[in-house]
Amino acid sequence: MNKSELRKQAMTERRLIDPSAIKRLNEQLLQRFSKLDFSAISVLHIFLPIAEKAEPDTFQCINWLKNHHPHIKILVPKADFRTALMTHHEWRGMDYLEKSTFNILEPRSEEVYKGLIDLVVVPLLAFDKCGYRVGYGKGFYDRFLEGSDALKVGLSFFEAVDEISDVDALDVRLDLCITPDKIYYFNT
Ligand SMILES: Nc1nc2c(c(=O)[nH]1)N(C=O)[C@@H](CNc1ccc(C(=O)N[C@@H](CCC(=O)O)C(=O)O)cc1)CN2
Ligand SMILES: Nc1ncnc2c1ncn2[C@@H]1O[C@H](COP(=O)(O)OP(=O)(O)OP(=O)(O)O)[C@@H](O)[C@H]1O
Repeated sequence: MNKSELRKQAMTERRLIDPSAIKRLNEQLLQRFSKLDFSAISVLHIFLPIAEKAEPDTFQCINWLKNHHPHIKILVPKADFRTALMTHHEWRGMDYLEKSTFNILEPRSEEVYKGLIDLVVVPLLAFDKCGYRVGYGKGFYDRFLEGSDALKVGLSFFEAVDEISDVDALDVRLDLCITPDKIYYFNT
């Protein structure tokens, strides 16, 4: 299937999961996330979930990290829809968030982080067995991750599809992807 078909399919499938199932899937994702090796990670970037789109609950990952790896600096993105670029800001807690375009929660902070990032938790609608992903189609993460050495970790309620038929040279592959049932490791 191509990106556009996969986007549509994933959005429909997500809408159909009932809330109690979502809760369980999120618990499974956190359980797997917490098994990653964070010993070499100093700076971790993570998206904030768009509740209306039933994205994986990354707040639970942030809380877990704050409790178990308090030295890790956590960054969250702010998206500029005019440029399709993101800026990155240190996580300062729930009180420092506001709802922006398309119900995306974003930090209020104006202070932009420009240093190195060791690990990026990447949002997606679908991914394939090679680690290519499909997002909402604006290319935010492809631009952000172009040339980055960070470990790229996808989070998905669904398993990999066989192939994204219209992958292009600008698409950035994941290094691994966590689903409720397993972790996929890609040879990147
Ligand atoms: N939680 C989260 N934050 C993220 C992303 C993401 O996938 N998840 N993004 C990942 O890149 C960027 C935002 N990308 C987005 C792009 C479109 C829409 C959206 O709601 N679009 C509308 C209308 C589309 C249109 O009219 O063209 C929609 O789909 O209804 C949302 C986020 C940056 N932040
Ligand atoms: N590094 C880049 N520089 C310039 N344009 C890019 C880059 N990466 C992607 N694009 C463009 O962005 C558009 C959207 O790309 P694509 O459909 O792969 O988005 P996506 O991965 O679904 O979205 P997102 O990354 O926001 O989750 C395409 O027109 C693509 O050519």
